[in-house]
Amino acid sequence: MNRLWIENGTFVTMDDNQPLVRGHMVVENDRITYIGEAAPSPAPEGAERINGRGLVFMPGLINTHAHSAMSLLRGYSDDEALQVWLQDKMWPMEGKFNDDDAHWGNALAVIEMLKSGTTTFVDMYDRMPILAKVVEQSGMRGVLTRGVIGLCSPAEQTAKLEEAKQFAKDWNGQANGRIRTMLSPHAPYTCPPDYIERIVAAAHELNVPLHTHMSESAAEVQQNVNDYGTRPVEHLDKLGFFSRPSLVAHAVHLNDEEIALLAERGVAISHNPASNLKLASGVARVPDLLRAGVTVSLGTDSAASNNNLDLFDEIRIAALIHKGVSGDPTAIPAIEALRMGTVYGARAIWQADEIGALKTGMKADFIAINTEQPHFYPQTDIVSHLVYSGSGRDVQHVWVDGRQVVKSGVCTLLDEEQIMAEAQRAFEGLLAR
Ligand SMILES: CSC[C@H]1O[C@@H](n2cnc3c(O)ncnc32)[C@H](O)[C@@H]1O
Ligand SMILES: [Zn+2]
Repeated sequence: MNRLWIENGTFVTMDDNQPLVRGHMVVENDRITYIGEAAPSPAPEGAERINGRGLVFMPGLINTHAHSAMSLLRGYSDDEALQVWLQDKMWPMEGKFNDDDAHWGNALAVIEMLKSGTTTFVDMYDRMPILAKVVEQSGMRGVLTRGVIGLCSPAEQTAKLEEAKQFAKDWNGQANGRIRTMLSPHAPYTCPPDYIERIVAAAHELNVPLHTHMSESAAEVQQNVNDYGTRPVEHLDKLGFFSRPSLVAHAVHLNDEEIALLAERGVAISHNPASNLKLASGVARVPDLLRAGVTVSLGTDSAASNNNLDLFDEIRIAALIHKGVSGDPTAIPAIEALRMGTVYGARAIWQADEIGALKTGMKADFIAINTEQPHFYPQTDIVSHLVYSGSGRDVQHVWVDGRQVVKSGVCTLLDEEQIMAEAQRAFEGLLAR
């Protein structure tokens, strides 16, 4: 039995029953077995003891929309609108990717996420077994899905879907349960209706959730109306998409009826504010979605449209931007933004009983923030400081499933220097190809 005893720490638990604990936490193997103000009694025998003074502990962050391999394309195309960025810049470069590129791009993303406090992420891309192996090695938790684009021949569509199904079957529950899988049509504008129906049927057959990009730009909504006579939400609903547990990325352009329908269907939304701002897509109606009872979590999208994978940035932008657009300073309070990065993230991937909060019985996925720094003084409201002053650079230690994966800012299971050097080499190779 592996035991860990954190003494004299400050714990922002995200558990409404005891939101702030100044005291102790005990982890046994992969689970939290005690959290409270008093020292655990009896003292956990043989435990590794960590002095928590000067550290704030909180649940690991949950990034609900990413494309890890695209970290290789960070800074390759900035200041473009979504469709130009995607069709003229990303797709031609992605067409040149080989397995080696995907491996180093994925590894680069994984170390960036871990070091900035993300312990679980959702990823949609191709060559997914390569990412799954990196996740397995890194100790991280992931919900992985081979995204499919249906703008190709029927034979190619079938081949992609078969590959996506095989991946979903092979990897669900792997890495000691840290990996889960989904199926995902890339978007309604890249997948013909009959293809989406086949993917929905496959999700029923395999009993896995669905993920997609939806209503990201105004142009996309208009194109959907032109092509199919309906807006994307109704379109996907008619195709049966929301009959499965679904997580939808973006959902920037929604009307009141669509918000009501998403709430009724229990659809979760991954809000990706930095990517939406950078691609000039707009600002999602997050306060209205939350009021309607929709689960809203946070995603970075890729480093090619963000341009980092620091979920603290998304938390802060989410807290700020909705005040700005609504004129209401209470639109997204700090604690609500923090929930979006933790408990709501866990809900969005159907794992709220396991991760997203520090609570007895839950998985030991947590991070330690070094608060002995000028931007955390004076030490008053810690939630305010985490949201408005903090960043991923303040993360000192990270544990997933009870295992320490970042120690004093350094990944314990992956070689950061090698990954950065190989990512540089891979990018230069892509340019030369
Ligand atoms: C089918 S693999 C994933 C596919 O998604 C593309 N992508 C990355 N970011 C976005 C975005 O914000 N909207 C739409 N599509 C996006 C990526 O380039 C891959 O081709
Ligand atoms: Zn995306």
